[in-house]
Amino acid sequence: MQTFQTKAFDLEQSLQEVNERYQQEKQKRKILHNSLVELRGNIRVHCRIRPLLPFDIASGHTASQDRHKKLSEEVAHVINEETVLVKCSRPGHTLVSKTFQFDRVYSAAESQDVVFADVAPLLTSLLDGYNVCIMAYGQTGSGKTYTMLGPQSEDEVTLSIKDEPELGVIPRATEEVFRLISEKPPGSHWVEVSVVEVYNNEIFDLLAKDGCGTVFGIKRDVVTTKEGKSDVPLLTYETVENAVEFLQLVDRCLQLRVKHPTLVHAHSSRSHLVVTLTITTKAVSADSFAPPWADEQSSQRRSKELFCTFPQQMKDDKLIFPSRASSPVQFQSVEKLKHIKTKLQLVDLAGSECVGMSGVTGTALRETSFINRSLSALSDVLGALAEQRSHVPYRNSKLTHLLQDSIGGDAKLLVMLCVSPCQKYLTESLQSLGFGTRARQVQRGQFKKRNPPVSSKSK
Ligand SMILES: Nc1ncnc2c1ncn2[C@@H]1O[C@H](COP(=O)(O)OP(=O)(O)OP(=O)(O)O)[C@@H](O)[C@H]1O
Repeated sequence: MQTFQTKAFDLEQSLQEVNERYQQEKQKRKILHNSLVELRGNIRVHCRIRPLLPFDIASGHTASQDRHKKLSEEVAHVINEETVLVKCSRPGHTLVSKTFQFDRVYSAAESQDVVFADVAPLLTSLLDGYNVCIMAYGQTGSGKTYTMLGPQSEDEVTLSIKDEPELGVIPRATEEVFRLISEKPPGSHWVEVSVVEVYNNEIFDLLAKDGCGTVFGIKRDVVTTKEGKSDVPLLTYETVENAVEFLQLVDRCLQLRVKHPTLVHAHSSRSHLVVTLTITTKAVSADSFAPPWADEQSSQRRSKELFCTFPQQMKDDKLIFPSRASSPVQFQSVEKLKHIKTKLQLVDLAGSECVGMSGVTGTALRETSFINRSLSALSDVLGALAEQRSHVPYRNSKLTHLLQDSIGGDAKLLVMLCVSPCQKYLTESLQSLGFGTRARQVQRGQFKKRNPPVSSKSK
């Protein structure tokens, strides 16, 4: 008995050691994988399987009990932190299991906290001088808005800091950005926000106001600048000084976002939402060279708005330089000040949709057609990038044209794939997983870092 007990004890100890070693190796592997992603300029893809929800089970048609049960069976399963397994059973076909690998896979039980924990390091990169884009992709009702914003109430769209455990990536990311900024010297960073929706292949500026200060979506266009970057002339930017101000602003815009009930999802978003935070870092330069990306959007800012909203230190700068409208290059060459801009783009795409299932007609059908076309344009762009084709068809859709710099440029791009777990949406889920797999194949070269601010030693 004693011999067995000693053996059991030894075995337990060695198991514990193996476990510890496994965790260490896993951590090392993760670090190496991240370095490889950085070197290749890969698009990171995380996949989130949402829980089975009452509307997955509720009957939308007169299917028999058995068929109904089958349709709401879970077919997408999380195997481990990097693997999804989908059991594909189609009438008349044998059961086939397909596996998909991603940089991170979340099961239905994993909280908004866990999802955000993997996003947070990208925000440190943002303040280190990299552009970052986080984009939710998936079928209608698969959890994109939940992941990006948080749960939406039945009759109104509200974002509140009070719902903290349920908050999605957008409010959490903003809080984190402001937390990181608070560790920097006061007045050295400031944040401007723009919010647009792409609806029926048109871009709407959701922060634009009329003469009476009422907010409404004004149509804007997207153009390619001389430097080959995409730009939206006359887009409204508002300066925000904390996460609460930001949430109020985005809340206002969400009221304007087009929604439409479908058979699949009662609160289906009918547009792609793009929230952009532009972080300007003030830094003293050793030389008077102004990089092309510095202040590239300055001309679009209304000088009055800038003077009213900038931190005191910036207003003092204005006193040194009589004209805020003078070109940024002039401005910088005299004082040797550099303004480094980095962009955080947060995108909640509209969901791909099978018309037969969503049962849409009329206006909603037209919307679906635009949504599906723009998502297919996005897929074509990724295909062209993955195959390193000389021509990438960004301009085939306003969505891809708008996001051109994030998708094909030097931004760190994270695609958050959202997947419904049940049999009913098998085709759409396979399509989304295929999209994610394709995105992972894109290699864009090493990410470009904007010049580090002099104040970075205070990090
Ligand atoms: N991980 C999750 N945990 C709990 N509920 C979730 C989760 N993901 C999604 N849901 C719920 O599922 C429903 C659909 O989610 P959501 O609105 O995010 O879908 P969507 O992909 O944005 O759809 P659409 O493209 O049609 O706008 C919502 O009621 C949401 O609260």
